[in-house]
Parts: sequence; structure tokens; C-alpha cells
Amino acid sequence: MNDVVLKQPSRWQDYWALGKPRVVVVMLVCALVGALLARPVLPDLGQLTLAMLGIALASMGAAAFNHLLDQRFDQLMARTRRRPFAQQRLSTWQVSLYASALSLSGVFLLAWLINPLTAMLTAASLLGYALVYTAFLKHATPQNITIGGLAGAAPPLLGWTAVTGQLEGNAVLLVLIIFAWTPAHFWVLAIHRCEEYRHAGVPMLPVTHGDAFTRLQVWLYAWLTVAVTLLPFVTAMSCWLYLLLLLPLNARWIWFNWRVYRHRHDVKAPMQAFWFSIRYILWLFGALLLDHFVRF
Ligand code: HEM
Ligand SMILES: CC(C)=CCC/C(C)=C/CC/C(C)=C/COP(=O)(O)OP(=O)(O)O
Repeated sequence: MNDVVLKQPSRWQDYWALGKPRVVVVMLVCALVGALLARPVLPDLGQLTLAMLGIALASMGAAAFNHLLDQRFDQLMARTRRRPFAQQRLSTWQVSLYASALSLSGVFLLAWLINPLTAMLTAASLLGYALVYTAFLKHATPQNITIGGLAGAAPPLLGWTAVTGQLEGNAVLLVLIIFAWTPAHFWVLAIHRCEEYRHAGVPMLPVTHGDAFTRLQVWLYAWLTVAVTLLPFVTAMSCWLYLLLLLPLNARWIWFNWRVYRHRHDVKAPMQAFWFSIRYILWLFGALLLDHFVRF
């Protein structure tokens, strides 16, 4: 018998998937590093755990709203069509309630037990991703992710303000790193999935401006990312260990993105660069953390 019977995910697995848990885990790592870099000494572990919980709940709520608002587009793309709401395994009511419950509990937890600034910034990121990006920018302009990327870049700032209760320049530097990294992170995936985005009518850069132009943008943003990652060293927020770890990491980053730019016929290059982008951001924040604690 050739038929493969795919096992349906359980209800819990469906709810879990709505929160884009793998993306949120990486965001939480960035938030945690932001929190640990904020002061020379370790923050209170109880407060830190609560802050991470609040940020996680709000991020997963934002992701669930993204599923809710993008159902029609998710149904049109092979990458997303098996999502629980795209397949109508969960109802509009269930997803709306779940997204609202996660978002509100996350923001209220931060407002009540952490501080109002972190709650406000988290609420702004949540709305930035769920509403501004998903409901508007994503379907309006090929610059959707350069602008919308600000919401996804917020986690280190959220971690930082959770510890300090105030906005500080070094926290903004960490945001800038993710902000500069996002276009190269995403456009390589968009190059690989260009026909799906075209079919769904989503104006991603390779759809509107073509493959060659997008590869050039990836290459330029890769260099912008390199420049921004040097800022923590230039401003003396980080030291020589960070720089030492950064150099081979950036060399790999440039190499992966160079292949995207120059080896247009290498069909594997964009997705290899995409998966490396995730390892890159994790290693980078790991390097910032290591440098911080080796010094103090
Ligand atoms: C607006 C900004 C961003 C856009 C448009 C974007 C886009 C995407 C897309 C389309 C995927 C594929 C998801 C899938 O196949 O289900 C993805 C995966 C991923 N993104 Fe991003 N991303 C953004 C920001 C971020 C940020 C800030 C982080 C973390 C700091 C991040 C971490 C990840 C991770 C870890 C994955 C892999 C998920 C998996 O294993 O399935 N992304 N991103
Ligand atoms: C509070 C806070 C920090 C909020 C940020 C929340 C969050 C989960 C951001 C994720 C960024 C992301 C994966 C964008 C892709 O969306 P897409 O709709 O383009 O991708 P898709 O087609 O895979 O859904």
C-alpha cells in the first residue's frame, strides 16, 4: 500500500504551533542576553524568570494573531498551508481567544510584576508585529520586513528594561543588531519561496523587484549587519573576547551571503544562508554574553 496516512497533531500541539515556539525561543535567548548584559551583576533570578515568561507569552500571543490574520495567505503557500488555523482545525473563536489570552496575560504580568516601561514596549512590539506588520505592511510594501523587523528586534531591549526599568543606549545597540540582520535573514527564504509568495499575492522583495535585486540587497544588508555588530566593541560595551569571537562568525556570515549573491545557480545557497542566519544570531548573542561575564 502506497498511501501514507499522516497522523493529525493533537489539539495541544495545534495550540503550541500557533505561538511559533521555535522563533520565540530564539527571541527569548536574545531577551535573556539583554537582561544579563544590562548590569555587571546577575539580576534577581525570580524577577528574570517572570520577565522571560511575560515576554514569551506576549510573543506567542503576537504569533497567534499572525496566524489568525494571515489564514487566507497561509492557505495558499505550501510552507504554511498545514498550519492549524489554515487547515481550520481550530476555529476563529478559539484562535482569537487564545491569542488574546496569551497577549494580555504577558503584558499584564510585565506591568504588574516587572515594570510599566517593559510592559509598554512589549505591547508596542506585539501590536507592531500582529497589527502593523501582519495586517498592513506585509501586504502593502516590499519594505514590509525592514520596517516590521523593528518589532522582532525588540526582545533584547525588553530583557534590558525588565532589569533596569529604563531605556539605555547599549540596549538600543542590541536592537539595531537584530534590526540590521532581519532583511538578510528573511529575504533568502523569500528568494527560495518566491513563487509561493507570488501565488499568494504577497509583495515580498523578490516578487516585486526580482531575484537579482533581492540578492544584492541581501549582500548589502549582510555588510550592514557586520558594521552594526562592531558597535558594541566600538562603544566599549563589549571587549576583545567579543571581537575575537565575532571575526570568524562574521566571516562565515559573509561567506554564506556571498554565495547567495554570486552563486545564483546554486539552488541550495539561499536556504543554507537562512539556517545559518539563525545560528549566527544565537552565536552572536552568546559571544556578547560570554564577553560580559568573562570581564565581570
Ligand atoms: C519581521 C521580522 C522577521 C521575519 C519577517 C521573519 C521571517 C521568518 C520566516 C518566514 C520564517 C520561516 C517560518 C516557518 O517556516 O514557519 C522564519 C523562521 C525563523 N525565524 Fe524569523 N523572521 C523575523 C524575525 C526573526 C527574529 C527577530 C528572530 C529571532 C531573534 C527570528 C528567528 C527565527 C527562527 C529561529 C526561525 C526558524 C523557525 C523554525 O525552525 O521553524 N526571526 N523567520
Ligand atoms: C512581543 C514581541 C517581541 C513580538 C514579536 C513576535 C514575533 C513572534 C515575531 C516573529 C517574527 C516573524 C517570524 C515574522 C514572520 O512573519 P510572517 O507572517 O512573514 O511569516 P509566516 O509566513 O511564517 O507567518
